[in-house]
Amino acid sequence: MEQKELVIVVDFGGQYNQLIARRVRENHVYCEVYPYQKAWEEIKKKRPQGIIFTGGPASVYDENAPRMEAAIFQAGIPVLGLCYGMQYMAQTLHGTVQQATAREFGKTVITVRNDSPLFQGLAARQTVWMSHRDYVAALPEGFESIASSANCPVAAMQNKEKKLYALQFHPEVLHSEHGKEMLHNFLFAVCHCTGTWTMANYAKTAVADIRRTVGDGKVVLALSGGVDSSVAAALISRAVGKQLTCIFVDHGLMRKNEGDEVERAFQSSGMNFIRVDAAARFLGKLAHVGDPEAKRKIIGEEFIRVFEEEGRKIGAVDFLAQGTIYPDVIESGAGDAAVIKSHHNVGGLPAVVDFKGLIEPLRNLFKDEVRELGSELGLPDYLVWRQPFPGPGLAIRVMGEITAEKLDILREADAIFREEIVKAGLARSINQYFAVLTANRTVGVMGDFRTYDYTLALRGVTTTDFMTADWARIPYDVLETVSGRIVNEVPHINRIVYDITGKPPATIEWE
Ligand SMILES: Nc1ncnc2c1ncn2[C@@H]1O[C@H](COP(=O)(O)OP(=O)(O)OP(=O)(O)O)[C@@H](O)[C@H]1O
Ligand SMILES: O=c1[nH]c(=O)c2[nH+]cn([C@@H]3O[C@H](COP(=O)(O)O)[C@@H](O)[C@H]3O)c2[nH]1
Ligand SMILES: NC(=O)CC[C@H](N)C(=O)O
Ligand SMILES: [Mg+2]
Repeated sequence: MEQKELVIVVDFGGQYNQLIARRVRENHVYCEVYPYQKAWEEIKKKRPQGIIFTGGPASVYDENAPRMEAAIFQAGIPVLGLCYGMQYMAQTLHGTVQQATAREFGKTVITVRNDSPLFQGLAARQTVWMSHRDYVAALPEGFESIASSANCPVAAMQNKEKKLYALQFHPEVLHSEHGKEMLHNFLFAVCHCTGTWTMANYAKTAVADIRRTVGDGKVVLALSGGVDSSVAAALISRAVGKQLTCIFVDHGLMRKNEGDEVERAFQSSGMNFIRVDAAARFLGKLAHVGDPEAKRKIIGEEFIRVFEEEGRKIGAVDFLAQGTIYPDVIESGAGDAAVIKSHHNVGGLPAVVDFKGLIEPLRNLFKDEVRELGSELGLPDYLVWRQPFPGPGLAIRVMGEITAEKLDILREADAIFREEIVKAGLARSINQYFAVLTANRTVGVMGDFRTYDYTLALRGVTTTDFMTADWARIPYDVLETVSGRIVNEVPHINRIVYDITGKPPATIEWE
């Protein structure tokens, strides 16, 4: 198998770490992010072409500041330190880091020395994004300053001979005018990458990896009919053919008609496909449970139990495959990141699982990359561009306790909303849209009678990677049609609101 070009991002807890990975991949260089505690192991094993240290909230002189093996600076691999990463490099190599009297935050003008490989071809004066209080007061031996700002004499430094570079600012943020070019320069002029990472190569490598792992064993794939697991199905089936069985769990939390649609689409696909009707057991386990994290964990566990049972029926199944992608992993609290919500397939997984191994070929990809891979594998557009639907389904769109009646109300209202968005020609420009049944009831008047019924919320967002999102500007007349139809056609809804928060500070789903 060909050795792929790799850059490893060492995560010191900064806010923009995933963005760094994306920027590297945009240059067709494959990139993985590891928490600083695990990074050295990976670096020794994989010998990447380059290493990038992220920023982070700590100060290098804090007692518990994140640190890693100093040998990293002797490994002969180029390193680019960003913000905390620069300060960490400076301190470890015996320079001095100090706290300034004031923070330097926001857009800042710097002057760069463009005889440095990092700044080659760039304007001498430019704007960058700063976010720090500590600064490098004395350079480590062998280093020179290659940029400065009014308040920061060492806004960037290099030791050309040792291929060590560092920036006090954040090139990964778009507010840094030439940040992208600096990362490009690091990858190509310093690390000598060639930028050969493409989805076609990714598919080839992944297929070979899966074949090697599975051997002549059997795999069950958790298939939802969504983008991620459909792409995973195509990939795994290309690798091991009929050794794969796809299992679709109808947990009674799907949208209107969705179960039958998924069955129809996959029954004729030529793959082994099983639909399990598990509505009663899921709803039983979820009865009287109102807490969002509790609901997610129950669903995560129940999914696995169903896969285990089906695996036993097939016999001798070694592997469970899932369409897990990068954001699922990150939001479930990988490394030192905070748990935002336990995605059922990662943070919601039970501790003991009756399979020899887990296969997650998309675990390191962002959503838009998964779509590109889907097209590469020849999946039809309607599948590749489907809006995501979370594994816990309507369970996290009925706020609080779930009942069969509330699910029915939501299913009908959601179907109308989606139908009208499609009719208005907005389906492709709004990346995810759905209805939420709130736990709120309010007073209304209908046909001269008082009503006391549920408030429905509509949500629509635009985003590419689902890590951040903006609320969609749906035209008022479309919202009016939707609102009119829902209150008229769906009993027990007498008020409709539209969610106008982005992510952050909100998340896309309400629970
Ligand atoms: N109803 C289901 N039956 C079987 N597996 C499921 C089901 N729902 C989710 N999964 C598993 O959990 C994984 C994560 O779900 P998620 O919704 O993020 O992905 P997806 O459904 O494949 O894609 P999409 O993001 O388009 O909805 C899926 O890839 C799949 O492996
Ligand atoms: O498979 C999933 N299992 C989950 O538990 C889960 N929670 C959220 N989502 C989907 O992930 C994206 C980001 O959602 P949030 O902004 O709500 O975290 C959005 O696309 C959400 O629909 C999930 N998908
Ligand atoms: N954004 C950062 O990495 C900040 C690093 C360090 N905590 C400082 O304030 O200087
Ligand atoms: Mg889904």
